[in-house]
Amino acid sequence: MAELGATVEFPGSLTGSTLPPPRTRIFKIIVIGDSGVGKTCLTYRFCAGKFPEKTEATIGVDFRERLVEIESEKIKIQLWDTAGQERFRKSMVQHYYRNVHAVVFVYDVTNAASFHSLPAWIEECKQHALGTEVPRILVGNKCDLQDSIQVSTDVAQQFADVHSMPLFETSAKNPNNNDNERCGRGNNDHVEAIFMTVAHKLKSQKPLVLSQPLEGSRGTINLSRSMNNGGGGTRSWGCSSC
Ligand SMILES: Nc1nc2c(ncn2[C@@H]2O[C@H](COP(=O)(O)OP(=O)(O)OP(=O)(O)O)[C@@H](O)[C@H]2O)c(=O)[nH]1
Repeated sequence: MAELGATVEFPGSLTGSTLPPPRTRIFKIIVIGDSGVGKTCLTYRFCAGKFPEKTEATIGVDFRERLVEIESEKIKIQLWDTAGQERFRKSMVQHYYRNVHAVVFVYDVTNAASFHSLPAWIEECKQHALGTEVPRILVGNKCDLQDSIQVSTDVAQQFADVHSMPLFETSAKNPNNNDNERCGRGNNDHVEAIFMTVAHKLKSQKPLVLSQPLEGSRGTINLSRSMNNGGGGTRSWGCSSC
């Protein structure tokens, strides 16, 4: 596992006209919630651009990343997909919470128990000293399963308001279902917009310490494209371009 230290390395000489390569800021975003709510699918969807054909319970943590461009700055969004099952979390949990820039809480709109677990996940963040300055968002996933909804938007919104989080309802499976009012309200790719909204929020905050030379990215996307595709959830922090 990569250790996210604050090391900055500039390979090569700094003499003469050799300039260090541009540094890329990294936004570490942890994705937490009960087992089976779709954390792996959401993170895969954002980083690989598709719904995974097959998933297995995450053991410990997986992380996926994607290089994006926001206002001409290349930023690496690193999504930490954490295990929902307690027995797969224990050994890793303290690593999740180190140098976290944002938290995405996920519940399954077809599983009320996963929604009722949210206070426990919030408490876990608190126990790991995650400050209130760390942006948090709430994502209700699987809203393509319209006939099985157990958590209403109203109830979820009340919870989000109490905890000062924006709420997004989406589907990792079918994030661009224009016929489905709950799934992104006609956005072309709601999952994309959710994570880009977080990245925008982070970029607008004070500079982050983590950085590294540009390399090994999974490909660059143009923010204007993604934002033109919709960019809004049911709530946001009021990012002007979202
Ligand atoms: N219909 C539907 N199924 C989904 C969606 N997202 C995930 N699933 C399914 O839900 C199951 C669990 O998804 P995962 O992404 O593995 O869940 P997880 O939260 O990562 O689970 P853990 O790794 O155990 O914590 C899989 O069978 C997925 O195919 C969605 O948006 N819609």
